[in-house]
Amino acid sequence: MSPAAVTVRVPAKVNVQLAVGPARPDGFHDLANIFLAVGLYDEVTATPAESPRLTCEGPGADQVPLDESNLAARAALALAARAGRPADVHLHIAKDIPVAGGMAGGSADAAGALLACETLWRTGASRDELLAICAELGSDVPFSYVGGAALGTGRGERLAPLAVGGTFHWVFAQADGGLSTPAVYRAYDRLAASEGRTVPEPEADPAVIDALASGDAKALAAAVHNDLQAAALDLFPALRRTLDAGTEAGALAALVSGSGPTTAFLAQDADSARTIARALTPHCRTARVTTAPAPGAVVVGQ
Ligand SMILES: C[C@@](CO)(OP(=O)(O)O)[C@H](O)COP(=O)(O)OP(=O)(O)OC[C@H]1O[C@@H](n2ccc(N)nc2=O)[C@H](O)[C@@H]1O
Ligand SMILES: Nc1ncnc2c1ncn2[C@@H]1O[C@H](COP(=O)(O)OP(=O)(O)O)[C@@H](O)[C@H]1O
Repeated sequence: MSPAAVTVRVPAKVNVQLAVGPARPDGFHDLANIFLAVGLYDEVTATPAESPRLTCEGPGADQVPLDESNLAARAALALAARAGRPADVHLHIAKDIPVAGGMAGGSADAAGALLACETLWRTGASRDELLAICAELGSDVPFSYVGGAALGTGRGERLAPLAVGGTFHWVFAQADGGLSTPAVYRAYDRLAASEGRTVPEPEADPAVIDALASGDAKALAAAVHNDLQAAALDLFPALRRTLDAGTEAGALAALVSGSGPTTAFLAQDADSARTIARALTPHCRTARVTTAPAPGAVVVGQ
């Protein structure tokens, strides 16, 4: 018998390396994208319904589209189309991942909806088939599904899992406002052109991979790098002050999370993370303390 409802929990991510190549003819950029899943989560609940329905609650829910442009709705439609069945499901998203914050909240909801609908409908799709649907929905969606840590190549959707040898302590400062991912990539291209720079092909940094594997926060802090950071700061200059406040409070590393405007601070331990969060509070909407790695999409109730 099918369950009456399925709830899936899905993590946010931070990019501990984001190396961005030149713009491709299709408008995307090749990446060496080292993802790390972190312990901030959205939950997606799928319940059988007469017709497709979508609701959303939580911080920033008013900025989440509730039509077919929502990535969770698109995930349910894609799975239903593949299985030749109606997408007769009510999806409810309980958001805790900052919206438009560079932490892949929409991608998390897509991965969560896919696993929740598959658990409800039992279409028989394999994990590889589900990951292929993820990749069609967005570059970051496959990683939201698998979690942990991984190197994403291509536009970020081709994943190779990475070992993580310990717990990393993070603080995430949510900015007032969001940044559009395509706008940040366009700013990246514009900055490179205006500086007359030739953008090299992206390459994964062995120092980042080794630091993850050894669980060494200081080594990770020395190696983290985000090529989109200058573009995000260009569009959102106030982030510089937030980054400085975290560094002054003892962060081992301070960086923009993905395309921003959330800023990410790597701490030595849980105590230091709490101190950094307190110091960041006047400079952001909320400062959240958490750890990594986090698991990918998991069923937490049915
Ligand atoms: C920058 C990153 C870093 O992980 O995430 P965020 O920080 O925004 O969450 C990702 O590359 C965002 O991935 P995602 O948000 O899934 O992007 P998609 O929906 O696939 O693409 C949205 C748009 O971003 C740009 N894009 C995305 C990925 C990529 N490799 N090159 C790009 O140029 C394109 O303009 C594309 O039209
Ligand atoms: N389920 C969803 N949750 C959040 N945003 C969504 C969702 N579906 C579509 N979007 C759209 O995707 C945009 C990017 O949001 P999000 O994925 O949270 O941020 P980012 O791409 O910076 O990680 C939002 O502005 C919103 O319009």
